[in-house]
Amino acid sequence: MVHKGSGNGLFHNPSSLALTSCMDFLDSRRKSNSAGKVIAVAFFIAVCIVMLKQVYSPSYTSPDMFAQHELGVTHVLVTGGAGYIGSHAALRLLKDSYRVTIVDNLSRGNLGAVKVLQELFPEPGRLQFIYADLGDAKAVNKIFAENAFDAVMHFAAVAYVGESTIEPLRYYHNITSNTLVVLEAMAAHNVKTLIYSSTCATYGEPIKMPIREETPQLPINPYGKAKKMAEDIIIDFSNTTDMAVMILRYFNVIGSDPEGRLGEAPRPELREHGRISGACFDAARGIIPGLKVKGTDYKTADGTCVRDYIDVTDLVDAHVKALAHAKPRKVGIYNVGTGKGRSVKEFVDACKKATGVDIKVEYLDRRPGDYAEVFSDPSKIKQELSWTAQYTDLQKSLQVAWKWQKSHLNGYGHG
Ligand SMILES: O=c1ccn([C@@H]2O[C@H](COP(=O)(O)OP(=O)(O)O[C@H]3OC[C@@H](O)[C@H](O)[C@H]3O)[C@@H](O)[C@H]2O)c(=O)[nH]1
Repeated sequence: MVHKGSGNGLFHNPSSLALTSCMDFLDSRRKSNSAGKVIAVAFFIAVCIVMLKQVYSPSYTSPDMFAQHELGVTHVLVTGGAGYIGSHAALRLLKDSYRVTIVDNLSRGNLGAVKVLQELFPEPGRLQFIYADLGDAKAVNKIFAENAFDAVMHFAAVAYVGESTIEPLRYYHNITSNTLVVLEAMAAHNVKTLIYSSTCATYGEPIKMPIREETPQLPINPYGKAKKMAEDIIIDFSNTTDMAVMILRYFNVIGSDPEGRLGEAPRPELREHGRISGACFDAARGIIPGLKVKGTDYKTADGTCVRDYIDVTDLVDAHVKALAHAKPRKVGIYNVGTGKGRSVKEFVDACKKATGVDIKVEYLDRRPGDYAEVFSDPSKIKQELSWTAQYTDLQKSLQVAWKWQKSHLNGYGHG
């Protein structure tokens, strides 16, 4: 089932409203015998036809409403645009004058994030939200048939390493199968530019650090495996077409919009699988008694896992640059990280300083699916896309995110 909305009209279906009012009017006229009213009925039918014509010509088809992007890319489908990274990407695209259609099944994302975007960009046709599940190929095809997308940014995915070890099939369906659906719809509707959200989890646990794009991909958890399979499918398919593909392998994403409009609002019911940033903030807010550090016996300097934390503002900048550099018949693969590894203990210290709360810490056994140390070599993306991370002060990124957390105690309300 597809529900559409643009501007402030979430789920509002104008065509059915117009039809309903026409039918009601005609029904009331039928009950009256006055001949003089025949003219009024004819007039009203004409009005109905005009209304229906309007509602069947949605505003997003107007090509003059937006400044053409210099590369001709104007209308971007953002799958998972109600989620943490997708909503930040949508905001950046809208700020850069792109037209954006968000497709999200709201299983992990938040309608509240879409509402924030709609309030910021209320002009008809700038932003369209479609509630749909990417597993529903019929619905996805309908969306592509009704819109002329220039590019797809495919963010929609479940993304918890721990959960993937418990519910692997959910991950293969949601990540791998749904990517097939997106690719097939792109092929059927001649959409040729894809920016794909991949992950450092596809590398598994390489022996040599930092991780380069040529580092062998040997994922050790279903999340990483599902993303690696999706990458392979995308590459195999793109080799048979003139598609322009960019695969971005994110490291660990943190932070939020510096202007405080968007943030990270994970589902409370998924807290047990939650990422380190969410867990630290929950502990700082007293929602959970303390932070559980999962594993202290790794072969790292302080025994806890090492990760490369990348600010979401930098990450979405990498997407915009990837879109601008995407070329037909080419697959670009890039690590998106800072190049610096930080341990969980270092992360917790930074979070204590950012929040001003002496977060209580409990040390537990390792979490299944975890690897000891990953951090990127981001030199390829610097060289080829002129991108480097700007927000590299971990404490500052966490401070920005904490500010949003404190002012959104219930997230977006999870609706
Ligand atoms: O409550 C927690 C959460 C996490 N951690 C630890 O913190 C480290 C980072 O874990 P996170 O769950 O935040 O992130 P992960 O490294 O597992 O994967 C993350 O980065 C890559 C992305 O593509 C994934 O989507 C994202 O989940 C791990 O060592 C983990 O064990 C804790 O010690 N306690």
